[in-house]
Amino acid sequence: MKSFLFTIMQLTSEKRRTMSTSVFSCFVTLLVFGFSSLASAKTHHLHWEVSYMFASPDCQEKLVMAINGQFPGPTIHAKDGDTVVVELKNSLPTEGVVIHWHGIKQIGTPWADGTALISQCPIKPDETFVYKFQADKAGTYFYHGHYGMQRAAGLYGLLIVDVKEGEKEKFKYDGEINMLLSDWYHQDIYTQMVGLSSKPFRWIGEPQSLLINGVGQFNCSLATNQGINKCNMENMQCAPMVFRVLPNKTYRLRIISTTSLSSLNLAIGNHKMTIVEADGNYVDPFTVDDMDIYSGDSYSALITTDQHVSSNHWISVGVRGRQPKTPPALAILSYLNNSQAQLELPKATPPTTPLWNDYTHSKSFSYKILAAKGNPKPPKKADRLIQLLNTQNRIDGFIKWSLNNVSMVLPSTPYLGSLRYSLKGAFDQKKPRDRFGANYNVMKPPINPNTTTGSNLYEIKLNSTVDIILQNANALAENVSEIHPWHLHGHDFWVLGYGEGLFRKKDVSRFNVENAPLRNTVVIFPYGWTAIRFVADNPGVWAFHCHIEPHLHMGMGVVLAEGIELVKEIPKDAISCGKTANMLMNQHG
Ligand SMILES: O=C1O[C@H]([C@@H](O)CO)C(O)=C1O
Repeated sequence: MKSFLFTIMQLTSEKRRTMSTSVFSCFVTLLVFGFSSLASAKTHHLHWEVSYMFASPDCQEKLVMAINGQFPGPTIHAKDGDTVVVELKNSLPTEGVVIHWHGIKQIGTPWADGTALISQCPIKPDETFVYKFQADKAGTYFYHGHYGMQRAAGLYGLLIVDVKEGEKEKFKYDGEINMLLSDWYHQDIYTQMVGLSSKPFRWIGEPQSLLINGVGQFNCSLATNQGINKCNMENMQCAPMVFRVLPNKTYRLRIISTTSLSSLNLAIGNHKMTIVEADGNYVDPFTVDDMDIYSGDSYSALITTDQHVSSNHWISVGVRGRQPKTPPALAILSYLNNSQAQLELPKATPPTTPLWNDYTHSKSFSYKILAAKGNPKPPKKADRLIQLLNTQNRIDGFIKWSLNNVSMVLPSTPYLGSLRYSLKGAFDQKKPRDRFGANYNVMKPPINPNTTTGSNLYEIKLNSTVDIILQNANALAENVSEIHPWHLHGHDFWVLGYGEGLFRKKDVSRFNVENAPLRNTVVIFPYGWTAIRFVADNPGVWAFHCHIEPHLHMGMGVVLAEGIELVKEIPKDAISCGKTANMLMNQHG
């Protein structure tokens, strides 16, 4: 019975993928050659339409934000140096939309970063905005909505950048497998957003399911290997993903997390993983049995298919850092020698995620991530040190997250326009602080939890080197301090180190300036700090924020502006709203 079920399930998931591919090719693939100055670089011209559709990613039907009728959205494949042009039509009935290209630096195109009210105006329903940017470095990236909590509604997909034509990767592999991980709520994002900004506060809780490439199994306990009969097999849309491999080969797994809340851990039964890339940067390879993935992270891991030629293995993904109420997501790694028609469930029990609060395990994984030999090293010293204390606070009884006691709110005019054209009335001018009170006890809830809102807009000197210490602390409740993965737009940064408790000046001497890894997302552990360094060499306005969707919505972010006077020719479409719209009208009136 089981093998029969899996025959159907597998056929269906194959069909699903084939259908997506054909939709993808219909809508998407128009390659234009010779656009760029680089002889071999190409321009990929894509036509996308964002709309809501009904789908059942985890067997329960819900509205899902889709691109060209696909969830997750189409995968973009480009080569290092190629130009990507996405003509994005907003077909949502009544709301704006933007898409952020996570990990792409947008050098010279800061208006294409896709952050609503920072780099551009939300695209209005029925309107089209053209994103045009260069895939600036080979690596594993993704894209996602960056307005309200639209990412959590399903607006995401992969962006894979290969090395230039004729160039070789640093490591050898025979095939690639992409795993886009996400978490899934049955409540819609509007109810979530209103709840988060209500009094009393309504927390979104834990997700109902975890998804692998947009597929999960709600309430079916496949993970325990006993509950298969509980699974709703009638809805074939949610059959587990089967990844087919050949024996005795090396595969590059590209693993990306776009979760709304959950931190994850991934393991594959009987297969070790050698991590070779993090966020588009090569790392000194290291081998693990399981790996942590925080929201906003991307990795490449090599696996060798050295097990029995006709074996099947569970891939399991579980929750870290929060008491899990979400069952693990499961997929199957199936060796191709298996008969296509009769796919048995793996006999072994799925690998179990380490205990959710085993932070020693998580830290040991993060600490192993170091730069590959030959990677650029950080400048030896920084010109400025910004310490950002992450606290949970209250404003008139509403719950917020703050940095140095200010919770971020975005203006109605995107900063890129208001700063470029010096429209000072367009946003709150209060300058945020580089430090917080010296006596703050990070181990205890805030003594005075009251806070204010503000722009949290940091003006950074162009080409200066900046250190940021992300300082974690106790949340509002006693003995609670959570994981926060922070993501920086427009730059990679070096991770100089992690520490426990309060960061102190003397900790600077512990910074790793020899083989600090370059990344665009990094975690702060409970009650700890993380130090990063970057060079502010990319004129534009860049968000830096916790990648947990509800936390950003509750104000957990800052904005960095650098070299704004050097930003040339912002497309009018990007800033035709708020005070910049008035300015543009007056120019032509
Ligand atoms: O931001 C959050 O709010 C809740 C809780 O702290 C208050 O209900 C939670 O778990 C978060 O991560």
